[in-house]
Amino acid sequence: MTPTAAEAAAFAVPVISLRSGADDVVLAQEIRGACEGAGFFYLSEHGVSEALVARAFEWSAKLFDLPLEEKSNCRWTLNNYSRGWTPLMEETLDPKNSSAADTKEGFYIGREMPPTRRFHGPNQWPTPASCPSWTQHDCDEFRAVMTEYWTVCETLGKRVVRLLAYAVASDFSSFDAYTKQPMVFLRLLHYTGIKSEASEGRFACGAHSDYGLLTFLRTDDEPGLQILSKQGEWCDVPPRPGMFIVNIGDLVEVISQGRFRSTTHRVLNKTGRERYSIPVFFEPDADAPIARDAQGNVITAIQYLQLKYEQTHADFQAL
Ligand SMILES: O=C(O)CCC(=O)C(=O)O
Ligand SMILES: [Fe+2]
Repeated sequence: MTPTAAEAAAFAVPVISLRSGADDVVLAQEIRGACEGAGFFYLSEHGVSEALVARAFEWSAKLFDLPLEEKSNCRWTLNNYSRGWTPLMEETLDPKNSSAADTKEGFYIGREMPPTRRFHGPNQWPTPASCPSWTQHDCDEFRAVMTEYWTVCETLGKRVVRLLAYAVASDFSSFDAYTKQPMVFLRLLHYTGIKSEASEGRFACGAHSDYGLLTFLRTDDEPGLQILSKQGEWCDVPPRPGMFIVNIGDLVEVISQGRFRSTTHRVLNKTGRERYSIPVFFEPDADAPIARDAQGNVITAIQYLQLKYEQTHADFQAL
């Protein structure tokens, strides 16, 4: 069904500016409008330096350029915290509708911490021993850039999550109890030049919704991201210079009792060119109760994440 002009306008992806001096209540209302519509918005004047974003993309490309054997030495299955390299076509985000796995490889970076439990532990940083093509200086640079990028995104996430809390519950602190030590995952992504064919179930990244609270995405200049409208139309979300593309995850749909949408999205390669993107997934604390199963048992954020990884990652080892 073709959407009416009003429906299309309601589903447009708005720009929200974290301009200095803006009233937080006004910003939260803008976010509420976006979440009731597309579930996606562009974020401008976010305070993250473009020079840092550029360096993160530069080092991401260098990482994926490493020989296969060296990337394999950083494979995420070598630890229990989901840190490190996920090989090409290891993930299938839309198993029901895909005939092949997603045409991308990735590298997960999370909070740097002692090993305590699933998803919680040290990162798997490349070293000259695991990646002999890199000098110690290269390894130090990669780690420094990614650590800084992760840190500024966590800070940005904490700010936006409070605005989102107001948008959902008219109380800036209503998510505080869920976000004391949020599970924040930065993921470097490299899409191959293999063209997608949606009618044949071949995707760069299959249709899915994100799992947690908020995703902060930067991409290179290649298009490809699409979101599914309420009328079932796929709408392009092109990159806009200097802005994050932000969307809400499943947890927010649950908390808002369906008022806010964790919008389905996918990536199609229509150009035959490679593409790089960096999503940062701002998930709540591991033990945040996020839903109930059919028997009424509480499902925690870490259980939900684990379930989703089991369904989509071929290499994920369920414990
Ligand atoms: O690469 C993109 O543009 C989007 C990736 C994405 O949706 C995801 O990794 O969850
Ligand atoms: Fe996503």
